[in-house]
Amino acid sequence: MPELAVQSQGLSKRFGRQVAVDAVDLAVPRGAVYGFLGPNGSGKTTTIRMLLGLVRPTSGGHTLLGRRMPDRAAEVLPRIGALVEGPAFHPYLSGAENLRRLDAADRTADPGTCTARIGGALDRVGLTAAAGKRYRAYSLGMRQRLALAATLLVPRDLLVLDEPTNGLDPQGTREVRALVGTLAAEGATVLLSTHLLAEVEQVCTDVGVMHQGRLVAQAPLAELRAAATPRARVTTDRPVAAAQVLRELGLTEITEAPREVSAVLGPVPPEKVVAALVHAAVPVRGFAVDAPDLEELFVSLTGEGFDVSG
Ligand SMILES: Nc1ncnc2c1ncn2[C@@H]1O[C@H](COP(=O)(O)OP(=O)(O)OP(=O)(O)O)[C@@H](O)[C@H]1O
Repeated sequence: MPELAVQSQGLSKRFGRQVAVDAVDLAVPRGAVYGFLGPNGSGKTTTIRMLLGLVRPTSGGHTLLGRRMPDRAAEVLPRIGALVEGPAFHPYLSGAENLRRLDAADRTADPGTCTARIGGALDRVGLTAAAGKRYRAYSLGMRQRLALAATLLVPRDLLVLDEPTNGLDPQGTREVRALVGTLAAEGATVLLSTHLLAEVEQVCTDVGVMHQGRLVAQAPLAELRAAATPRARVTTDRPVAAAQVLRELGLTEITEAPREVSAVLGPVPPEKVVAALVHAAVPVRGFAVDAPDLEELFVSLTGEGFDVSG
């Protein structure tokens, strides 16, 4: 198995003059839950459509599960479950009947186990009770769950989910996020696009941030969290003495200004810093801990905010 479940090089898409996706180099590690984060219109859907071979790139290329696309599409696509703008469900058939139709169209699926697999997929997305209801009577959230169930009819090595919690109520959102975690624990790699930072923080191990068609950051979440580390900021008339105290306490990246000293706190508790400053007779006029969270970090990368709700 390759180390990267998804890898692209210079993947680009133009629509006329507009560059929707601009030289994106994705690297989704095998086993990751990769949050593909970006505001609406930043190019996530177009990238995902190119990855799945639904749209032809203007330039660049990519592999899925180590196989070059689109040349090896027939071989690799059956191992991939994709949720991209819901599949065409029949309004007058029930959820279960719709899944039966989709499954029958999948040449790689075993008809002998169809009923059990459909039951299992409906159960995983919490649609068992509504399995016999007509699709047209489904709420938006139920439709989204059914689309998700359709990706789970056979085991997949890679799931590509475009905004999987869109249209779900808070309970449904929690369930889908938990399901993503379970699927990953079972060994699948998950690439999920979202405009919700909270979604990334809750379920993802890795993140790629899109901004105006470009991938402006890509890293394990833990690495980004470490970069967003809290700094202590001391306002004082004696910055040199204050800096000395911070140094002795083991704070790092100390910067001195005429009336202010700041440093990365690391594991040192803020109250210990204050006590040490007082003990060293440094006049402290102000003390603050600035903790840039992921949102601030991403805003600094993209210049715009994310919807942090959900
Ligand atoms: N078929 C198309 N023809 C012309 N322009 C398009 C087409 N598809 C996408 N675009 C444009 O490309 C840009 C990126 O769109 P895309 O849908 O990939 O963004 P997104 O990040 O997925 O946003 P959203 O969450 O709104 O889907 C947008 O400016 C969009 O208007």
